[in-house]
Amino acid sequence: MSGQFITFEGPDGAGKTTVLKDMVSIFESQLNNQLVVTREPGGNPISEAIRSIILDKANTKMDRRTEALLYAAARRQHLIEKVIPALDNNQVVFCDRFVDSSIAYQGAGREIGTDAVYQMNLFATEGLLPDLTIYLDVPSEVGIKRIMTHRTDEVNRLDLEALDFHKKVRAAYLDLAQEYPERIKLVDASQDLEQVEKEVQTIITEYLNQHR
Ligand SMILES: Nc1ncnc2c1ncn2[C@@H]1O[C@H](COP(=O)(O)OP(=O)(O)OP(=O)(O)O)[C@@H](O)[C@H]1O
Ligand SMILES: Cc1cn([C@H]2C[C@H](O)[C@@H](COP(=O)(O)O)O2)c(=O)[nH]c1=O
Repeated sequence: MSGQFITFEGPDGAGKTTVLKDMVSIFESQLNNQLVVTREPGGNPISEAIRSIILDKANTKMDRRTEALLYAAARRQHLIEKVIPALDNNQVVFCDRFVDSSIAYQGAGREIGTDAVYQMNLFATEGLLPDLTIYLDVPSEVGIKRIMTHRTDEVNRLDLEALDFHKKVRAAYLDLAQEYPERIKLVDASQDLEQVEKEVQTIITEYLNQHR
């Protein structure tokens, strides 16, 4: 695989979707149409169908391990159909969330255990990890407030979890960022959007200059 796999992570409301959209505008011309933009769960019809089931607010009975398995199933299909072919084709992949989300949300938030969730995901990923992860860090109160006050699109089943759940998710992300400082670059997403995007752009530019 000769391409570069760059993921965007963060608690709900950190600003991933907003920042990712603006990074696409900046990098797509520089990369001469070699940029593939995608998201998890989703990115292809099968994985988008799984996404609808997982995030449906009506599915209050979903067991936490069922949830973890569905994320991993969507991930597997997305890798096979979209991410790996793009990387094999020397393209750059920008992906909204990947396995770190499962470790933080299912491992810590749902209390399945971060190692258990990582091990379960190895079956889906065969060990593939991103080359670079932008982690947008935001206090849980700020993220939730942004979602509830500003967002015009759907508020999903996980957005509706209690503050304590979101705090566990954030704590797990901070642990991951500390454990893998080479791969995971933390950006303080409670700053102005302009400053957040300036820092993200610098990190991606430096990475691509070194690896492309
Ligand atoms: N740095 C920022 N300062 C203030 N508001 C922001 C900032 N970044 C994003 N927002 C706003 O917060 C809201 C949530 O942003 P966005 O949808 O990008 O978050 P997200 O991390 O993708 O959330 P989710 O993971 O739940 O989809 C949007 O209305 C967006 O305009
Ligand atoms: C990949 C993945 C995602 N989640 C959660 C995180 C969010 O609450 C939703 C996805 O919505 P977004 O608007 O696209 O951020 O799903 C998760 O719990 N586990 C995962 O592996």
